[in-house]
Amino acid sequence: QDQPMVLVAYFSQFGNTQVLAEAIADGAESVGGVEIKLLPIDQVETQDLFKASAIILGSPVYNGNPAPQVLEFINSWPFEGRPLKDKIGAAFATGGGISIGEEGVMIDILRAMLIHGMIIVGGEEVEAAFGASSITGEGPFNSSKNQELFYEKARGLGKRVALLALRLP
Ligand SMILES: Cc1cc2nc3c(=O)[nH]c(=O)nc-3n(C[C@H](O)[C@H](O)[C@H](O)COP(=O)(O)O)c2cc1C
Repeated sequence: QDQPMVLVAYFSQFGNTQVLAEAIADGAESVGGVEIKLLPIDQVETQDLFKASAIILGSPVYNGNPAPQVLEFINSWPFEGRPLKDKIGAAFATGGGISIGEEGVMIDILRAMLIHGMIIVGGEEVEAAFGASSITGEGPFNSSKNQELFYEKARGLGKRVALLALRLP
């Protein structure tokens, strides 16, 4: 039997969201027995969505909202017959500043996943309850070496989703 597949999909203009996606994929990979696909949203094919047991989707914050590209991506998902129902869904986000959108963006993504009937989950730790996020431009976080805290939560999210994907019927 095929291994369950976890799709980590992201939009990233400047690379921050991609780095967080890579940490999520690392965490999922650490579980073993799960196939991981890490793709920018413009390279995701409909077959990937059908095949995935879990979809972890990430966006930068753009003026308090998900990037429009990410909303368009979700709007393009197959809906007729709700083929994504009962797949696991999780979210991640990066924002330049503290408390100016990243939590809202994760909730926006999760809300759309619920419309598709997905089973939504957050990260491993309570500090990643809505998903994994990172602050990329403000204060001490304005440097890649100070991002480890965020990467740890991202790995935890990937790991949790992969473990749950293995438990799906
Ligand atoms: C058009 C635009 C709007 C933005 N608006 C916000 C915002 O409202 N809140 C925030 O925290 N960061 C905002 N940012 C910063 C990005 O969310 C942040 O730099 C993010 O990490 C970029 O992700 P990327 O490197 O994957 O492209 C904005 C960036 C752009 C380009």
